[in-house]
Amino acid sequence: MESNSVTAFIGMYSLSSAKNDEQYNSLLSSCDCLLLYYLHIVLDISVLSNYVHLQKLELSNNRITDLSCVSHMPFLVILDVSHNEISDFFGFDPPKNLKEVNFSYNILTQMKDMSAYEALVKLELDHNRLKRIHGLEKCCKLTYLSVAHNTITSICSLDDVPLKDLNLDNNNRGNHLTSTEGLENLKRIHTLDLSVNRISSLAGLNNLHLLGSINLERNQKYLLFLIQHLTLLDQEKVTIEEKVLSINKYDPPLDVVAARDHMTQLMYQLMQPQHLYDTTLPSADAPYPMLVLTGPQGCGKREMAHRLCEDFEDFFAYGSVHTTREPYFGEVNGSDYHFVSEEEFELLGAFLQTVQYGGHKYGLSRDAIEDVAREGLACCVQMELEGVLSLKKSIFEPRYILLIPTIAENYKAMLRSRNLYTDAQIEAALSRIELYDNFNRERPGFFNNVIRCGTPNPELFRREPFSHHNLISISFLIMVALFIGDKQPHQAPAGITPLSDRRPGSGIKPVLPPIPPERKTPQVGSPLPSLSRRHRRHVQASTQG
Ligand SMILES: Nc1ncnc2c1ncn2[C@@H]1O[C@H](COP(=O)(O)OP(=O)(O)OP(=O)(O)O)[C@@H](O)[C@H]1O
Repeated sequence: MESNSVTAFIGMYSLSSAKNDEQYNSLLSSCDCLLLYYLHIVLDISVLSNYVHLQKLELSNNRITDLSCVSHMPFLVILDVSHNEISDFFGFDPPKNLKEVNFSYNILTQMKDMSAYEALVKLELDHNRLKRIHGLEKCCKLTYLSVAHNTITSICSLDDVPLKDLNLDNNNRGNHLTSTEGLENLKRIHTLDLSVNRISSLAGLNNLHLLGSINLERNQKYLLFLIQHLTLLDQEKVTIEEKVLSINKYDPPLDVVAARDHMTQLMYQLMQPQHLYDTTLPSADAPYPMLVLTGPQGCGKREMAHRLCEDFEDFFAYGSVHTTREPYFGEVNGSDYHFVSEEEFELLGAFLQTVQYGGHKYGLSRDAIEDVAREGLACCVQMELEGVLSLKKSIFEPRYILLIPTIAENYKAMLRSRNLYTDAQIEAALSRIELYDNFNRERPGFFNNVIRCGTPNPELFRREPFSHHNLISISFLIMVALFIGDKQPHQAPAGITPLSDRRPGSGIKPVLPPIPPERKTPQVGSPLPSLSRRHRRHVQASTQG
């Protein structure tokens, strides 16, 4: 069916009033083209189900989430739903003649089998979160496909698709497109955009005889990263700066990661309305007391932090971090983490520090610490090394305790027994033992204390990660670190000043804020009475003084 010239441009017209407006409704139901741009509202477009004659529907720049009304538009040829909030890939029954679809700038994560959409000629999927290209094998008319700015790592079943133009620009965000595997049989391809990826081999592309244009811009940086001893590239001298840039891009040192994170958080803070914080403001004589447990994933620091907050509930409370990962079985929202979506995480803006770990985001907010401080308690958090590095740049001056597994095999067995991690994740966690070890050796004083967790028997460790005995000694170390002050476990070699000593206000004994009278004192028979008493005496002395 060819499009005639009846077009409605609604602009700011509200669709909810269209539901009750008969005149308007009859006009719309007879038109074949509808443009609804830039309403920027959460749009319920179910009313469009009545407009069965539509051939062209443009709904870009709204906040649409549901496209099921398209199922009622059998004549639709062109659909533009770019810049919306759609997560369901082609979430409607296929209009028989649907030729052009633009899904760019949405939140698609997965493609699906597209055999029912045989008429498709052009498909735009830029700026989504797709990881795989698949499901297109029956699209025997598809000549244009654009999947730029996603996180594509694999391309399947394009062999029978008559693509002429394929855009895979910038699939280098988190995941990486490293080869041209899956493109070898695109016999009709004319133009291929592979810029800003990590392509290191073009194997198979030499058989694509119609390929006239290929864009490999900004893959060189990856080549420099892969072959760091290169001195000439494309007949040009490779400079040291280029090499450093390539390393900072593809395998940045942790300091660089932390510096970037800190800079980003500062920028966010400047852009956000300023809060006035009263309880954790830095003060010359008594910085807000805070404890950070760090170490590789699953080393037990989270259990340790929770145990510590339970057993010393008059002194510590756990600072819950925000994360985009799904909760594990039994995890409690608001206690273990604040579990939020990617969008919510972005909307929160400024954190004290953030980290990307295992494909998920984690961020410690100032509010999380303030919530604890307002109760008159010291805040206890746990995090990976990147977080520590970033936090060290903030105005806070926590004490840092490193928990490090000593027997790699046992640690590995323990991670396995959790049934939560893939082999790759376990290997990544294992490789970080060395990272932490090196850090501790090379930067004396970086951690205030180091606790080596033996994990002699993984089964036992799983059941009771911190035995009474362990807890006493660990807690004692922590108390020493927090309240006896800056005694370093290692003496810095001559000429090297521990980093923490250079921080403003360091060298001063931190004290806990006074305990509110309504909070109960530790019960008789609590696991560590002597430590609690010692602690209380210290707090009393310091508050009286
Ligand atoms: N704000 C943060 N900054 C840095 N690292 C963080 C932050 N929050 C959490 N992490 C770390 O990210 C890693 C992954 O967190 P996750 O909660 O998924 O770990 P886990 O599998 O439950 O193991 P663990 O027992 O170490 O918590 C952990 O090592 C955790 O300490």
